[in-house]
Amino acid sequence: MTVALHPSIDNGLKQGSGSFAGGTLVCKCKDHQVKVAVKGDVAHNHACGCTKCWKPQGATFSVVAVVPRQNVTVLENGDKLQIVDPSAVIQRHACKACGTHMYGRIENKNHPFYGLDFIHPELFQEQGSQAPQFAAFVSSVIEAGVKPEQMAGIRSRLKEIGLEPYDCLSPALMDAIATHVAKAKAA
Ligand SMILES: N[C@@H](CCC(=O)N[C@@H](CS)C(=O)NCC(=O)O)C(=O)O
Ligand SMILES: [Zn+2]
Ligand SMILES: [Zn+2]
Repeated sequence: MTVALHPSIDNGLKQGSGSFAGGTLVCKCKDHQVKVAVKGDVAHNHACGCTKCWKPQGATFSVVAVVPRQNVTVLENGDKLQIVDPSAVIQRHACKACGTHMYGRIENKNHPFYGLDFIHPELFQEQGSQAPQFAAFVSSVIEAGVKPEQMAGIRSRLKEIGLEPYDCLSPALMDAIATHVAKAKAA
């Protein structure tokens, strides 16, 4: 049986249009849905295996990307949003009714990713946003109950669909974090 990763990638990656102009993220409620507008395309879209990122029912991985925080606007039913864990680096604003994470925001101005919000592109009403580029925090799926002996199959399925698996972030993002830390130390 094929390993189930996430419904939006289990049948292969759907490439982005390359000209996605943005769209509206909609929560899973039947009515009074939370709606969030995002301007422009997402960046660094990836599958994340960590326990903190929101996943749809039955998924092993989350699919999450970043956008500039100024491009994110709550359009409707913002009163249904609450921060999942105010002590986390990424403050995930979730719908109280259905649990869907609508956007995650970093408030620490010194954080390497300050200025970027984390969103789940599968919640876009519109098609065409950037496809996932890699898989992050892959080993962390064990913390959510995956058996260590399943990991070889999970990593090979990720590679098969074109997502290189990493146990933290991709080398490009790890380099960006280290560069930020090095500059902060030198200042
Ligand atoms: N092994 C941990 C990793 C958690 C983690 O570090 N997640 C990354 C990727 S989303 C992160 O940047 N977390 C910051 C946060 O959640 O605020 C878990 O699965 O809970
Ligand atoms: Zn909802
Ligand atoms: Zn995560």
